[in-house]
Amino acid sequence: MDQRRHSNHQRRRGFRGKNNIRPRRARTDENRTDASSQTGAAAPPRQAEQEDTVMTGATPEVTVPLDDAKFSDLKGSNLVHPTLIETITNDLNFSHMTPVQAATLHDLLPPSRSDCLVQAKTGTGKTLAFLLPALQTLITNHRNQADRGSPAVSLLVISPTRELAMQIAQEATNLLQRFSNFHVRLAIGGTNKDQEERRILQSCNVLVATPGRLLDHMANEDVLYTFRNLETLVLDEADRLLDMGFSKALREIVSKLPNKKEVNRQGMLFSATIAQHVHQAADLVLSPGYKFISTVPAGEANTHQRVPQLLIKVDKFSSVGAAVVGCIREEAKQHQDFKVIIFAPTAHLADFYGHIVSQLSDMPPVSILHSRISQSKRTKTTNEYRDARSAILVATDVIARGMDFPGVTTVVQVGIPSDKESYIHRLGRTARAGAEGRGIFIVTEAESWFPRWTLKEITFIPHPADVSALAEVEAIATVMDETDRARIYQAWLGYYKNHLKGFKWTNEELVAQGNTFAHDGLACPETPPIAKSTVGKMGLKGTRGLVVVPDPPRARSGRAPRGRGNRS
Ligand SMILES: Nc1ncnc2c1ncn2[C@@H]1O[C@H](COP(=O)(O)OP(=O)(O)OP(=O)(O)O)[C@@H](O)[C@H]1O
Repeated sequence: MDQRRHSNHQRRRGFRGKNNIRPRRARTDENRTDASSQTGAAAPPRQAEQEDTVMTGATPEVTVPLDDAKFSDLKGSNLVHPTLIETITNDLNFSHMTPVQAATLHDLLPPSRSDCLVQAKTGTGKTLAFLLPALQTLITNHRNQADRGSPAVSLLVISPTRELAMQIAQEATNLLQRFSNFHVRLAIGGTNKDQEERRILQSCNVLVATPGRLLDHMANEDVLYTFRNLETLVLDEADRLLDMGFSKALREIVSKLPNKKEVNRQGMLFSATIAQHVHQAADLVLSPGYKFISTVPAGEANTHQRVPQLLIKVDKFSSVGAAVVGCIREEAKQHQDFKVIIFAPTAHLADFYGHIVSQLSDMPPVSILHSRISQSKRTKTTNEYRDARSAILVATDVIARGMDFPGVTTVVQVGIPSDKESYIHRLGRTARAGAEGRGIFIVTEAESWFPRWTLKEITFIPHPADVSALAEVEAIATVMDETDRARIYQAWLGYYKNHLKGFKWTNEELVAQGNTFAHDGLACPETPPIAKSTVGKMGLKGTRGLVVVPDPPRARSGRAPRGRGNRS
């Protein structure tokens, strides 16, 4: 794996525990838990005033100090292999632990190896927080294993997206760079499965996987056998993994793994957001009595207070494109080089805004990323954007979680996100590892209930909309392919149909708004037609204002027409 790309930006800055955490409870000698007394380790220094909360279940239990813990404090402790410490301090150039790293390290490291659910703000080093103890377990136990010859996975990390899986694998590779005998492998969709399988069976100590592809591989008995001694199972972005879409696959994966107790497997769940259902579903991976460690005080908006969040309201959906252009032009006035991520609600809307911005001559390179794009192109786009000095990436939620792009100056969110968690994770693509950044949330008047109610903990800075590019946007839209515009319209309807309750709209109102967007925003001369079966699937059968046409032959034969649906 490419080591260079990862390290360059890390060297630019030292992370010194820039948390904004207020102590929830005064620390006294009675309520202080000294991690080092349990483990024999050199504990992080205790001068810190800021503290973090450790909870079992949902109840605060003890407080631990956060600031000023250094990786070099671990030298001579026998807790972390000296080579791992060398790699972190000399190769990655990290001197201080981030708050979440300091708060979890002793619980997660051997010999404690507690099962933990961990929450910390975006971009605060959760990946290293779980990799370091898990890799230490691998190193400690590898020496004692009798069957070292045949491949045995010690650490399995499951991630919701392929891009994030690749990034985690890269970070694990970086941490193991001074150990020649350990191998990090990937099991992700959209790539050559046979090749992946060969690599896993050849040698694999750390496997980073997405749920679907992992299950595919698990159908092979030989691959299944590599998990016989699985020591650590990590779910990154746990609340996403445990929500409706993935929980069935996860259940199946866990059922195929050896019994947790028999192999003494440690479970870790990490995320910046912990939705309520995670506590219930955590039982799948964590033993009863697991710890819940959070560096986000209860009731605090889980976004970084140092990130200004601007709220731009436009009167109607057809003005949104112009407002996006206005934002980027404003950004260009402020910075010579800038990196913006624009999040759109659906793949087709990302295509639309991406196309608009890419047609303007005063913009830096523009790329688009969503799940309808081939994996090889997605990987290329991610790598190019990571390395770029000045660029615009228009994307859906595929990159909302976990992706670590250095130097993102601004995250623009266009239209309401699917939920509060999505807003937080998207915003977290900027201002990472102590860097500066800002968020811009563009909504229409009709959508203004979302920041007002769903994001009520966040103090937005109202900002005027610059829609001076309306005519330019219209000119670009007018010459777009008619079929593409029809797909965007359909995607718009599909997306907002899921939010009818928030808008208090009827189906008729939804369609009326969608039609106005088609005419004024997409410059469609007529209301675009929608196939009968698609109307049915959208739950819009019989709604006034739609132009319904018979299904094309492929749809009638039972297959969905290309480009339909609402994938992100
Ligand atoms: N101790 C440290 N000192 C300096 N930089 C660090 C440290 N630990 C991690 N980083 C860097 O901070 C950045 C953010 O880390 P990471 O991607 O793990 O954040 P995260 O908390 O997982 O974010 P998200 O919630 O978005 O997934 C990365 O570039 C990482 O290399």
